[in-house]
Amino acid sequence: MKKSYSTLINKKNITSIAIGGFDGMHIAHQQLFKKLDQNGAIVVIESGHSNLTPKSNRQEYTHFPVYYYVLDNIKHLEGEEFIKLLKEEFPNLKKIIVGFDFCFGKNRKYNTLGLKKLFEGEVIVVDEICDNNLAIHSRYIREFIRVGNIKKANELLGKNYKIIGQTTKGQGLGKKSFVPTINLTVENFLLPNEGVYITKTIIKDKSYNSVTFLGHRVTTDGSYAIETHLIGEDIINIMGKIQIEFIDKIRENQKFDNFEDLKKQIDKDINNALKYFDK
Ligand SMILES: Cc1cc2nc3c(=O)[nH]c(=O)nc-3n(C[C@H](O)[C@H](O)[C@H](O)COP(=O)(O)O)c2cc1C
Ligand SMILES: Nc1ncnc2c1ncn2[C@@H]1O[C@H](COP(=O)(O)OP(=O)(O)OP(=O)(O)O)[C@@H](O)[C@H]1O
Repeated sequence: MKKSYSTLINKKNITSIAIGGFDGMHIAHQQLFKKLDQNGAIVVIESGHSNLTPKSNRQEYTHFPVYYYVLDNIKHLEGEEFIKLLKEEFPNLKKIIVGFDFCFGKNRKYNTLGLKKLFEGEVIVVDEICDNNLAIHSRYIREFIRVGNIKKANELLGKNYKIIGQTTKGQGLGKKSFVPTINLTVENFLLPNEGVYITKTIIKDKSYNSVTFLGHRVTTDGSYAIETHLIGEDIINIMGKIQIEFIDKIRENQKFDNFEDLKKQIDKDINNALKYFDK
């Protein structure tokens, strides 16, 4: 994981910034970052609703330092006050980069024209960026993830969608009746819908081919679980934080009449994932 530079870099050195929510750090966001100069920085206005790259998870996807500002603390500001704040924070600021729909200040009443009027330096406004006629926005990516269209979400993200979770104790059934799995609890990240996914599981910087089940274990105890099986690995006692990168959805969650049928299906899921990884 890339280190956070924001605490190491003196804000006085920053000469350009890109401003926005930047949840997901998707391919349109990356186009904005390309317009930063080498002393650029990313100013994240954190609304509290980010769930693709929640909290401080954005730094991993850029080499520019990321600075976070809580929306609730600044949304009352008039336009002039917002610009004053930016100039206080970044005294050598010369260039601001925003997208076509950027709004700021009290009641979101200032737009890109207002920004150009109020800021004395250069303002670059990027036109709406699309992918095959589909505008790229965090809200659309969330929708694709919600319905399990991981491939499309990944295309717009420009990378595999990833969640981070904490290992937890399972029912103790997997290893005995099905396959061994690592059970996870995940907070703050948007979860793909119920079903079985081809995934990569990252443990202590090592990436493993895996299949991941998310959903109510309707065949066993009925409770909601996030479980990942590392294909061809026999790793025991994994504890702590792990990451799951989603690649594609294999199938929906299903209720089986007996454990044997579920085991057969899980073996098929693993074979399907192997076909993908062997490609
Ligand atoms: C690849 C895979 C697919 C699964 N598919 C289903 C399913 O379709 N329906 C279901 O009820 N449980 C499914 N499960 C969850 C199993 O029921 C679960 O692994 C089992 O209950 C063991 O749980 P434990 O790890 O908490 O012991 C799946 C698990 C894996 C690893
Ligand atoms: N498709 C796009 N084309 C050009 N600029 C964009 C695009 N998406 C976002 N931006 C710009 O990137 C910055 C961050 O925007 P924001 O966080 O609102 O992203 P978003 O993907 O539009 O999110 P949401 O869907 O939640 O509105 C803003 O300056 C915004 O105008």
